[in-house]
Amino acid sequence: MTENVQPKIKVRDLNLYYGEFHALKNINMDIQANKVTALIGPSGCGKSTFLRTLNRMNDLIDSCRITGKVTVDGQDIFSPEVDVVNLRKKVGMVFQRPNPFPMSIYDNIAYGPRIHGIKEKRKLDEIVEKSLRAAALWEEVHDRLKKPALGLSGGQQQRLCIARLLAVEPEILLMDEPSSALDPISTLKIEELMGELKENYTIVIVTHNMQQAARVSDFTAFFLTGDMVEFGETETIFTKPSDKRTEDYITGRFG
Ligand SMILES: Nc1ncnc2c1ncn2[C@@H]1O[C@H](COP(=O)(O)OP(=O)(O)OP(=O)(O)O)[C@@H](O)[C@H]1O
Repeated sequence: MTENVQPKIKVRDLNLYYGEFHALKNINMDIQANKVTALIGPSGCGKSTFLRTLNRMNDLIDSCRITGKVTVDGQDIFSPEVDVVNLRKKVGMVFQRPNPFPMSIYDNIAYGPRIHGIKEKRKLDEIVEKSLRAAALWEEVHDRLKKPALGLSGGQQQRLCIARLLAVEPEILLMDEPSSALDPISTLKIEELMGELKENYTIVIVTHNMQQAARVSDFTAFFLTGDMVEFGETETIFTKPSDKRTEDYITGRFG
C-alpha cells in the first residue's frame, strides 16, 4: 500500500549558525504524522539543535541565525504571523531531566490549562485524569494527586512531564533524550508509552541509545557534524544503510 500523506513537518534547506559556527547544514526532511522519528549521531552533531528548531526554542539564543524553511501542517513557522506561544503549545517538548514544578501532581498538570483560561474544577479534574491516563501514570498516582510532584520517582516524574505536556493538547511531541536519566524499567515504560502516544501524536526523539532508536522509531535520521547524512525507515537505516558513515556509526565503529 502506498501512503501518500502530507508530512506533518517539512524541513527545507535548513541552515543554522551559532555566530560563525555552522551547526546545521542544508537539512531537508519530511516528518510523518503519527510516527516516531529518531535523531541519532555522535555528541555535538546537531541533534538537539535540530529538535529545538522545530518549536523555535533556538529563538532564545542571541547568536543563533537560521536560513531555510520549516513548515508544520503547511505553515511556515518562521513567518512573522506565527505566535510562538501557540507554536510551542502545538509542538511541545520533553527534556532529558524530568523538570516537574515544585507543586502538587494535580497542579503540575492543571498549570497549562489554567494559563490558557480553564478555571472550572470539573473540567480541570477531567483534563488531569485524561492526561495522566494517556501518560500511563494514572494508576500509580490517582490517590495522591495533591502530593508534591517532586516526591515521585525519576521515571514517574518524566511521565508526569509528558502528562503536563499532553494537558495543553499538543500535536507534536519533541523528546530530547527523555530516558537518558532513567533506570532500565522506567526507560522501558517511556518506550512503551511512545508506542501508544504515536497513535495520536507525531513524535520526534533525540537518543544516544541506538537500541532505543531501533526499538521505538519508524524513521531515523543520522546526523554527523551538522550534516544529515542519511534519513529513512528505521529498519533500512539499521539493516542496509546506504552511507558508509551511517554503517560505521550504527555498528559502533565510532561515536
Ligand atoms: N547555544 C550555543 N551556542 C554556541 N554553540 C552551540 C550552542 N548550542 C550548541 N552549540 C554547538 O552546536 C553543535 C551542536 O550541538 P547540539 O547540542 O545540537 O549537538 P547534539 O548532537 O545534540 O549533542 P549531544 O548529543 O552531546 O547533546 C555543538 O558543536 C555545540 O557545541
